[in-house]
Amino acid sequence: MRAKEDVLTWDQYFMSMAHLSAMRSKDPNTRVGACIVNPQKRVVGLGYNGFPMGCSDTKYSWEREGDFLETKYPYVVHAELNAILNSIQNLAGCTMYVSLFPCNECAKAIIQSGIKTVVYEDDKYDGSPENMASKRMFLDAGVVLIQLPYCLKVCVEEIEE
Ligand SMILES: Nc1nc(=O)n([C@H]2C[C@H](O)[C@@H](COP(=O)(O)O)O2)cc1CO
Ligand SMILES: [Zn+2]
Repeated sequence: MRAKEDVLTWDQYFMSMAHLSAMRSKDPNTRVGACIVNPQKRVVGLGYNGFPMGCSDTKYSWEREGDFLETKYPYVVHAELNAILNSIQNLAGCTMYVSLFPCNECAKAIIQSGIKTVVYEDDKYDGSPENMASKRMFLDAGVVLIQLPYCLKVCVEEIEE
């Protein structure tokens, strides 16, 4: 019997793990997942956007507008940073799969951790100052950026419905 050929590619496999992680996020507006893979194709970190340990959703709001201190923005830990902080090894030469293009703060952490490739899907904040700063730093640091088609996101959204 011949081996099955229509299996997930490595990119689809790891981006699916990023999407699975995103499904843990409680952010009602934007749920992001990240999956870090080492050069041996082993998963070494997963993360999604959420509040820090001890900062519960009952005390912190997911609001996007209004008094800054009452919005989610000063408190939420981005998926990429959580994946780095959750990782189990030195990340030099690793690849990060992330469902949304990283902001400038995460770009700094990604570069400093030694991650060499960022594979992303959505880029809905393309052109914003944070997004432009990220791309500038990634370019200067020699981090390779690869955008995948959106088909996986559609699949996950269908599963959730
Ligand atoms: N790359 C990213 N990773 C993330 O984890 N986030 C998080 C931070 C917030 O919880 C949410 C963005 O909220 P909003 O502004 O789209 O309502 O996604 C945001 C970005 C965008 O740069
Ligand atoms: Zn970020």
